[in-house]
Amino acid sequence: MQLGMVGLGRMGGNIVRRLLKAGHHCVAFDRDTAAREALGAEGALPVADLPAMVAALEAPRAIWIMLPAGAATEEALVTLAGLLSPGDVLIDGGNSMWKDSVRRGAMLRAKGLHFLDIGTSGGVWGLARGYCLMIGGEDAVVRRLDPIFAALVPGKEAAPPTPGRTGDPRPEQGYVHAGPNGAGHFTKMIHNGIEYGMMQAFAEGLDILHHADSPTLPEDQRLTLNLPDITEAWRRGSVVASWLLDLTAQALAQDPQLEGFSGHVSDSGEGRWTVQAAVETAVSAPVLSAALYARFTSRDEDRFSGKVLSAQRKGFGGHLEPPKP
Ligand SMILES: O=C(CO)[C@H](O)[C@H](O)COP(=O)(O)O
Repeated sequence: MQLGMVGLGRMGGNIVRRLLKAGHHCVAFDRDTAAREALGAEGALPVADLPAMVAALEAPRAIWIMLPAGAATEEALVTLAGLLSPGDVLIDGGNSMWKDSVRRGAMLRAKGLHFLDIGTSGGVWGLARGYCLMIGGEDAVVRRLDPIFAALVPGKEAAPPTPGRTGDPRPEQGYVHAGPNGAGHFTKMIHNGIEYGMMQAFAEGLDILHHADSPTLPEDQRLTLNLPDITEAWRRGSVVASWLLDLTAQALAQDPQLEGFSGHVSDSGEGRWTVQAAVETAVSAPVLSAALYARFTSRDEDRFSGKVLSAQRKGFGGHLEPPKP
């Protein structure tokens, strides 16, 4: 199939690479000439602007926007909406606020265009491991683009089968049609809220292990523990084994004191929106809320737990913390 990709950063570039590997034809645009030329050398068709992308694709077109949530995504979407023809599909694969996706779906529908909001998880590892996709939009459009999604997801072999499971086979490949517009990004928002809570749990536990030799403790109760070895052992057969733990163990193996991290942890919005959603539905979410607030607190403290969180964010998303003010 043909797909246009707008935004060739850490996620967009690798999505194009994975599609090319599966034999799809990709038209690639980024404001950075070097980024689009690099993809051109790997088999995509690089274009210099959005009108050129629209001209290079056959109708009905499908264009995937993979840009930071907010103004950049809005601008690309509005520009493309003015260039596309009825029946074409716009996809937002970024971490947009789900209410924006509800609004954008209605705005595009009024022009005869289709919209899919796709929460995309896999970060910098997606090229090799595949991407978990959480899709919002019309069923017929989701099914039309199935060859694209099937090429991007990790596939059935990525996890053992769930005993007793029946129904839609797509989730077993790593993608779910979650509902109408908004449902994809809502689902990804909650995925990220859970991610905050899991990260924080590891960070706090490791911080306690890190301080088990504290001089404030009675001498015979001080323990000097080897965190790289402990996390490595936990990866095998333990209840907390997970990809987040794999990444944590990897970071600790490379830098046992996590000296490369300040302890200041950033956030890009989804944790805040998760807490807002909990408030709007009167659902008690103390762990996810505390995990968000812990990130705010981290900006005034240099704790080991903050360094663990930063190491995890760098591990899955390639995120680098800004220098401390
Ligand atoms: O979606 C992601 C992982 O699933 C991104 O890496 C996201 O940036 C993580 O959120 P935050 O930047 O707030 O830590």
